[in-house]
Amino acid sequence: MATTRIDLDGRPIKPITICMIGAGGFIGSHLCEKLMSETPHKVLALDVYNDKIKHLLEPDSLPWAARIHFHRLNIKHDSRLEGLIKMADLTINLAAICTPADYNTRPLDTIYSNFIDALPVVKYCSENNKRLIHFSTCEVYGKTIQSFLPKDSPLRQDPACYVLKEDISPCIFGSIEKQRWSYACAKQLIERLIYAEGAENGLEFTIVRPFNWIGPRMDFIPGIDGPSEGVPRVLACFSNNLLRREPLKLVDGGQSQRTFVYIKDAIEAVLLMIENPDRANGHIFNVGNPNNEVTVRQLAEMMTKVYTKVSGEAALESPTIDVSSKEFYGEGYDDSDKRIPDMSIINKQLGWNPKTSLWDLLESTLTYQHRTYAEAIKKAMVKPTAS
Ligand SMILES: NC(=O)c1ccc[n+]([C@@H]2O[C@H](COP(=O)([O-])OP(=O)(O)OC[C@H]3O[C@@H](n4cnc5c(N)ncnc54)[C@H](O)[C@@H]3O)[C@@H](O)[C@H]2O)c1
Ligand SMILES: O=c1ccn([C@@H]2O[C@H](COP(=O)(O)OP(=O)(O)O[C@H]3OC[C@@H](O)[C@H](O)[C@H]3O)[C@@H](O)[C@H]2O)c(=O)[nH]1
Repeated sequence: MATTRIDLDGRPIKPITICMIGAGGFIGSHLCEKLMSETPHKVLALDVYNDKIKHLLEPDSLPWAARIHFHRLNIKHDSRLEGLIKMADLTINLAAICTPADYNTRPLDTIYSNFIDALPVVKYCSENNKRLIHFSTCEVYGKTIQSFLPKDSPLRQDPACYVLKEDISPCIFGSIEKQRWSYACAKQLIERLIYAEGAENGLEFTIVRPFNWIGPRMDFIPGIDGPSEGVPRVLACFSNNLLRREPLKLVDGGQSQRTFVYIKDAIEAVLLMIENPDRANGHIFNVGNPNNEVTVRQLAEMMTKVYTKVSGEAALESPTIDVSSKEFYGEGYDDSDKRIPDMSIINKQLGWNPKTSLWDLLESTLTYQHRTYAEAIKKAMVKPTAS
């Protein structure tokens, strides 16, 4: 790194050490990649797995080998955690159970993972005066006000009823029986705790609310690099269906809306937070792409078209199939109806804007999925009949 990096206020950026918890996951792997290839910062990478960052850890001859160290540990029960936080200037906490299929079927694990297990991290940062960037979620907004309005209400057109704004929008969850909201509720409470640590004890914090970040290495392909009965997030579910030439399953008609942002755009935002503490501390940031909104049905249609382009295989005659949420996720599932992030706070503080269109991000992601999994899936699919 020959040239000195400059922050948004024109000051040179000092190299720091980052304790990254959950570094082996989807977001962690991209963040480690960025930090190693473009910055002089050091990373203490903590996770139970390291498959997604193996390419950054081996061989020893990699140019950044001395700047990244992997520590295999479970933060639920490992006395090394406080020492590692103390060794670093900044802690980034990404560790969580964050797949919707778990929220209503493993609500205890979900609540423990997203609230209880994060408590010591917040406490150690606060007690040792260490800065914390904590990953929350857009799910803390829950459902929109719009979803409760009568179909013919003119208020439905008012952005205040559906655009989600960090300092104004309420958090609207379903009833307790709708265990889907166990995740969002645990994330909301840890956000409140971090905010209170800031207010009462001076903790320097930034809270990130990702809005459906997607790209290569997200989750797993069932039966290939994850459990065959597992249900990952929608990008991996639909990729799996396309790779296996099965119809894409639309839960409750695929009417829910999402905005998707390319992981590489989103990582730029996180790097700005890391390197501009004066502008990021004390803030909660939406990080998403309001221009990439689709219904899940439209996402399925677009992924089908893109996959035909990148694989050269014609689409199925009936590319999608409807399934009920009860059948797909089980009892207690519920959904966010619509998620458009307001971008004014991140724009003002960090000058960040997403760049990549949904078509382009799907094209690069599905090219990766095809290259990585097509052969393995073909082999796995012929096995049962061959034996
Ligand atoms: N990807 C998104 O669009 C998105 C959206 C909203 C919120 N988030 C949040 O961002 C964070 C990272 O998400 P991701 O998409 O990279 O998920 P991920 O599941 O790929 O990564 C999480 C990582 O944390 C690790 N982990 C979990 N519990 C741990 C423990 N007890 N000890 C050590 N490691 C542990 C996992 O092994 C995994 O590698 C999560 O907090 C999630 O809630 C992500
Ligand atoms: O095969 C599928 C999978 C999913 N879906 C639907 O696609 C939509 C998106 O589902 P995802 O699995 O990506 O998850 P969600 O967007 O609901 O939640 C996610 O959002 C933010 C993060 O906190 C978490 O990563 C996760 O909770 C949902 O409406 C879901 O019902 C399908 O229609 N078919």
